[in-house]
Amino acid sequence: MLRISPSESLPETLIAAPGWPLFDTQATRRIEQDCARILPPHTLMERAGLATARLAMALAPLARCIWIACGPGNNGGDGFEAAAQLKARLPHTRILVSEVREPNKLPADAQISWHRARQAGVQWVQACPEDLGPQDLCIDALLGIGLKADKSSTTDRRLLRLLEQTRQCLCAVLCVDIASGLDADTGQYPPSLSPQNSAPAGPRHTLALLTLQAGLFTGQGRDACGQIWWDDLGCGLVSGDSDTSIPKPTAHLSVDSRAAPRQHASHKGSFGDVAVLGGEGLSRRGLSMTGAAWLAALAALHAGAGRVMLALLDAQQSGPQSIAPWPEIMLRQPSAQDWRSATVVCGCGGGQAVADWLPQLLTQAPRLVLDADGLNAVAADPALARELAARAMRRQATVLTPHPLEAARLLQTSAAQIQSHRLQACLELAQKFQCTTLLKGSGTVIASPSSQPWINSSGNARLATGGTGDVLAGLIGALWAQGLTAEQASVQAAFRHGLVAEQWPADRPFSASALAMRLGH
Ligand SMILES: NC(=O)C1=CN([C@@H]2O[C@H](COP(=O)(O)OP(=O)(O)OC[C@H]3O[C@@H](n4cnc5c(N)ncnc54)[C@H](OP(=O)(O)O)[C@@H]3O)[C@@H](O)[C@H]2O)[C@@H](O)CC1
Ligand SMILES: [K+]
Repeated sequence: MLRISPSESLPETLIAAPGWPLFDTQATRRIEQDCARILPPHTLMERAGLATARLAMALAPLARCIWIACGPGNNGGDGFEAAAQLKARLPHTRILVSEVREPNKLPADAQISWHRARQAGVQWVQACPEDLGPQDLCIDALLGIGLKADKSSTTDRRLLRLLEQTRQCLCAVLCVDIASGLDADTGQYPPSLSPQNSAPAGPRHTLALLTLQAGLFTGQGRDACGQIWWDDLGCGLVSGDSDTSIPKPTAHLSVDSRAAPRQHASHKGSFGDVAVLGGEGLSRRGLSMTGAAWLAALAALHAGAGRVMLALLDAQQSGPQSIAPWPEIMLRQPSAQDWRSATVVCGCGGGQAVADWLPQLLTQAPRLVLDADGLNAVAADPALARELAARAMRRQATVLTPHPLEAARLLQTSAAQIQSHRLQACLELAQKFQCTTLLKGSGTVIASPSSQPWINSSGNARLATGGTGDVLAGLIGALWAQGLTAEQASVQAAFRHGLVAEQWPADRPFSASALAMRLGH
């Protein structure tokens, strides 16, 4: 989902990086100032405009018309600069610009680029041209990282109208730096700048400049920004981990990491035991959720765990069903399972019944993935919450896998509040319970108390179907049991889970159990 701008080659250092560094706007501003100090005046905007123009030509090689909506700040300046560059390179293409602010009120750099566009012969128009066709291109240079969410209620009517027009274009849209109106740190739109239609009309691309930001990849960011491209503007910025002159990234974007090849001299004990507890049965409340626990077990099996045990939370149901539909999965009564010796996945379809088992599991399990109703039980019972937080002091590791509503229950807030700053919410949960936490949703976030968070870069809307979360919990358990750390297992599981969904054959129906069985491919 992330590509390097056509003007750039992949910096060597990036290949060695553990993931793509993501910076917040404050750090980006600092980096921008540092780069601007050593470059001739106006160079960064010139490079930003050139990178935008190059990508525009690559995205719409047959365009007869390119319309550029330019905002009141330097994002608009990038748009004017791109217009000038495009006009010089494409003399037979109509290059049209709409602006929202008089030139003498623009920032200094943007004023220079405004004059360049004028001198280049770019045409000024009031609004999106009506004849913009599917082969043409719209460039959104209205708002960049200078967005102030608290100013949104007073946003200029003209800016709002142009913003809406960029969103309704049927042709491809190239957003400069970030989709206008999106908060680069949180991946959320302030309510008054939120799109009226949830799905954009045409294909969307975003060219991130200088740095990549978390907001492009989580929350509303993925839908808003579409295909993300990146250009470092020749500043060679890759990672702030080792270079102390570069601010630290706020997070990393996960990349594919291949599983280590298995040694020939290995046996089932080499790949760990996963024990799943969940699946309240029909007999308790007339609502069977045994499928969820089966899905977690199935995922653990296909993801390579050495042995998989499944303890269903309904003795009456699991009694007669002593042979599993998958003979490799060993059925257990919860009371017969030794919870001290396995990587435990607990909560999938756990209903109300799981709460009775949590005191024992929280005390005994050396590695515990806590999902779904296991999380709800902890949120509802302060004694269980204390027990969960105490595990870290006993050197027992835990992975929490909440979706936004479960996260909200754990933090006693609303799902909207969680979504308003997903990175922060995930970090808060990791700190509060001293656990690795994986916050599900578009742009899954993974945070641990002692390291920087990750944002998962894989996945698509196929995963928005029942049971895929149970598969993810089982997959984390399997990777953890095979020797990864809790954080590595969570990051890699989220990536693999999403990748399988991305690569799903178009002609094959998708379901959670089919997903689980494809994990080993
Ligand atoms: N960083 C880099 O390395 C480089 C950055 N570059 C580019 O600069 C961009 C950042 O430029 P920036 O700082 O001028 O901010 P930008 O996004 O244009 O917005 C500020 C304007 O928007 C307005 N405004 C704000 N909120 C609003 C709201 N809610 N509703 C309505 N209006 C609102 C605000 O209004 P004001 O406060 O002036 O009243 C101001 O006029 C960056 O994204 C990249 O494209 C490249 O050229 C070179 C390298
Ligand atoms: K923009």
